[in-house]
This record gives sequence, structure tokens and C-alpha cells, in this order.
Amino acid sequence: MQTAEPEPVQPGPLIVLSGPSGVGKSTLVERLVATSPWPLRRAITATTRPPRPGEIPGKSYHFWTREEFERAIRNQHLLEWARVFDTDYYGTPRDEVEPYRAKGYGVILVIDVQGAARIRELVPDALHIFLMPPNWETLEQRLRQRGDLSEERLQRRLQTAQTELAAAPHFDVVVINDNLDSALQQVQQAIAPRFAALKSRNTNP
Ligand SMILES: Nc1nc2c(ncn2[C@@H]2O[C@H](COP(=O)(O)OP(=O)(O)O)[C@@H](O)[C@H]2O)c(=O)[nH]1
Ligand SMILES: Nc1ncnc2c1ncn2[C@@H]1O[C@H](COP(=O)(O)OP(=O)(O)O)[C@@H](O)[C@H]1O
Repeated sequence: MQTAEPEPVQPGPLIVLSGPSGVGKSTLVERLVATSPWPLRRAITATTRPPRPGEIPGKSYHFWTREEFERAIRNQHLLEWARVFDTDYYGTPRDEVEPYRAKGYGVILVIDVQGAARIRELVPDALHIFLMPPNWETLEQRLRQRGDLSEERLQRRLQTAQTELAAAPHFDVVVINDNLDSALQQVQQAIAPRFAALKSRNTNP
């Protein structure tokens, strides 16, 4: 008896989350993944910046030397990469995205607005979410309270924040992170249709 070929699994949704340093991206995504009813994973991206206290290599980031990063660029191992805050390199390894999407996982990229622009070119159906602070004072206060940056690095992030905030209109969804629970719920609501569509495609071929 001819057995039907299994239907190919539709790739899981690609979601980009950007926003100024200190707005709450990492905090929100940790909660989003931990409470997600869907198969959802944050891509562990690579950077040449040094680890901050409490950051775990291979979990927070892949912490690479400049040489390792440049080799990854040469070998086309990065889906996108950017120089952020004029100092450090950040990039998304392809093997943090493609194998998971191929299994129907949603993958979330927490990347800067330059990376988001590149993903818009490469993956037109990605969902782009911008996380906005309630106001400038709160952004600066959260960054200072987080307390893990030198004054120089903090000032560099605040300068870059102006450029990032100006990019918000290019995003599909803008969520204000005032109350974290409310922001999390808005992000979940933005993502849900991508999984609903996937589910119907994967269960009703
Ligand atoms: N383009 C790009 N940006 C990234 C990547 N990984 C992290 N970023 C961004 O780099 C910026 C700096 O991240 P980080 O050094 O962790 O500082 P933080 O935003 O203050 O927590 C943030 O906007 C991140 O979203 C990546 O792989 N590619
Ligand atoms: N809604 C919120 N209200 C108050 N503090 C928040 C909120 N969201 C995040 N924070 C705090 O703000 C700081 C920056 O959050 P973080 O997730 O590191 O931001 P990002 O990853 O965007 O740089 C952290 O100390 C975090 O606990």
C-alpha cells in the first residue's frame, strides 16, 4: 500500500523584537518564552561585547572574539549582523534560527533596528514588534537602575536610543512597556495569529 508522504511541516513564525536599550526586551522575552502556549524560542545571538555580571555564555549570548565574529561573517554563518553603539558587533547565527523554524518552532530575534531592517529584506513574512518606553525619563531610570553599564556605555546607549525610537513607525506593532504584564499580553496577542495560521496549515493540509 502506498503510504502518503508526510506533509512538510510549515516553518515556524519568525518574530523580531527591537527597542532602545533598557526598555525591557530581555525581561519581557524571558516571560514570553516561559509562559508561551506555542513552541517558541529566543535565538541566542552572538556578540563581541564582554559578558555582564550574571550573563551565561551560550545562554544569554554566544560571546565571541572579534576574530570568531569576522570568521562567521566570512563563512556566511550569520543571518544578519550589525555594529551597535559604534563599539560592539552583534549577529544572528543561522543555526539559531533555521533548524528550529524547520521543526515548526517560532523563533524570536531580540535585535537592534539595523538587524530588523535586514530581516525585513530577507524574511518578508517576519513579524516586527517595537517595544517603546512610557517616556524618556523612565528609559534612562531603568537603564541606570539595571546598574550593569559603565557611564560611557550607558551614555552611548542613550544616544543610540534616539535613533532607535525614530525607527518605531517601520514596525508592524508598537507596544509600550509601562506595566510589564500588560505589555506581555499585547505581545502575546500580536504573535497568536502567526501560530494559529501555522496550526491550521500543519494540521489541515
Ligand atoms: N542586529 C543585531 N542586534 C542584536 C543582536 N543581539 C542583540 N542585539 C541588540 O544589540 C543591542 C545591545 O544589546 P545588549 O548589549 O544586550 O544591551 P542592552 O540592550 O542594554 O541589554 C540591543 O538592541 C539588542 O537587541 C543580533 O544578533 N543582531
Ligand atoms: N515594565 C517595567 N517596569 C519597570 N521596570 C522594568 C519593566 N520592564 C523591564 N524593567 C526593568 O528595566 C531594566 C531593563 O530591562 P531589560 O530587560 O534589561 O531591557 P533591555 O533588554 O531592553 O535592555 C531591568 O532592570 C528590568 O528589570
